[in-house]
Amino acid sequence: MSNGTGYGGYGGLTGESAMEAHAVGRRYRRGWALRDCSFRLPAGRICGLVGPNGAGKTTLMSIAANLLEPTTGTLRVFGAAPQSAEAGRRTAFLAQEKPLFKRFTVAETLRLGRELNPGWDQRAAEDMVRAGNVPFEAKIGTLSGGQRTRVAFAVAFGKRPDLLLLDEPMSDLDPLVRHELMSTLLAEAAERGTTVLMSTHMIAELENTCDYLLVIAEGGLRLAGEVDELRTAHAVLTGVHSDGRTPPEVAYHTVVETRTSGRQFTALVRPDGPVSGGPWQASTPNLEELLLAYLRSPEAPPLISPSSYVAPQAVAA
Ligand SMILES: Nc1ncnc2c1ncn2[C@@H]1O[C@H](COP(=O)(O)OP(=O)(O)OP(=O)(O)O)[C@@H](O)[C@H]1O
Repeated sequence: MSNGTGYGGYGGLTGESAMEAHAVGRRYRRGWALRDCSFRLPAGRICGLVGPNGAGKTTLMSIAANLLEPTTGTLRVFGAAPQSAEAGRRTAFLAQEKPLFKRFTVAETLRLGRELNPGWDQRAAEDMVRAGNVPFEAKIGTLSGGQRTRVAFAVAFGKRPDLLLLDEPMSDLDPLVRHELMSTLLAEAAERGTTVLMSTHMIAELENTCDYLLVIAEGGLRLAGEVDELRTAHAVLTGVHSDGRTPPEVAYHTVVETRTSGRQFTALVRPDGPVSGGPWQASTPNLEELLLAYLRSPEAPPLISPSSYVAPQAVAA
């Protein structure tokens, strides 16, 4: 199979890789948190990272942010090892726990950001704080959870990263602020070509924000690729059928999930031939249908699309 990724040439035929993982695994005392993950994330994408609790999302992002070392395999950020100065300069990580000093004021927090980051953009950081009416002289410890999140966003933005890793950063924001911060994030990312990898459980929100998708479950990669590429690789088949078994014309395809509600039978499949005609109505799943089907069926065969595929033998040094 051709991988179509131009592997080996960051900036090759299909563009630069923001992230490449080769057989990346991480084991804790209790067992594997991440297992044999191989994929590439092309630069400039807004990528949703989806998976159930404990799937390995934070573990993957922590490896990319150089907070954890993989037990197996290698991961590269723009072709560089996460522990390199270059990868550190180009990456910002916003974790669930916002690591801000409680006794610092907002202004002092931004000053620290400026001192630590050579490419710091004070104006971008200040604008983000101002948009939320957060006082610059307030101590971090006196801010609400949402205000603290905004300051953490400001620090991440001020760094002007090429890769922004967001680990469910918005879970403590009210819906309006969430919407506003997401719009700012997308506008900035589009303007600057920033790659964003964002873990979230808010599946409905992904439809309007992400153009790329990584799905992990039980430490393994289940889906990877462009959202449109993944959607059009699947079909939802619906029809009247009630004997509880999967009909042979459906089982002919790669079946991800089947559901029966009364006499209504629905299957999400990866077509291995034509799906139109016959008794089944076929449609392309929306992102939410696709994600829910994979999350409910961890035993379904994974799909790593060509844009995300890395050859197994191409293990980086
Ligand atoms: N420091 C640790 N020591 C031991 N096990 C850990 C540690 N950190 C994570 N794990 C385990 O690794 C697995 C993956 O955890 P991880 O935090 O990466 O999942 P996640 O997908 O981010 O989950 P969530 O959606 O709940 O945030 C889980 O089973 C978790 O219990």
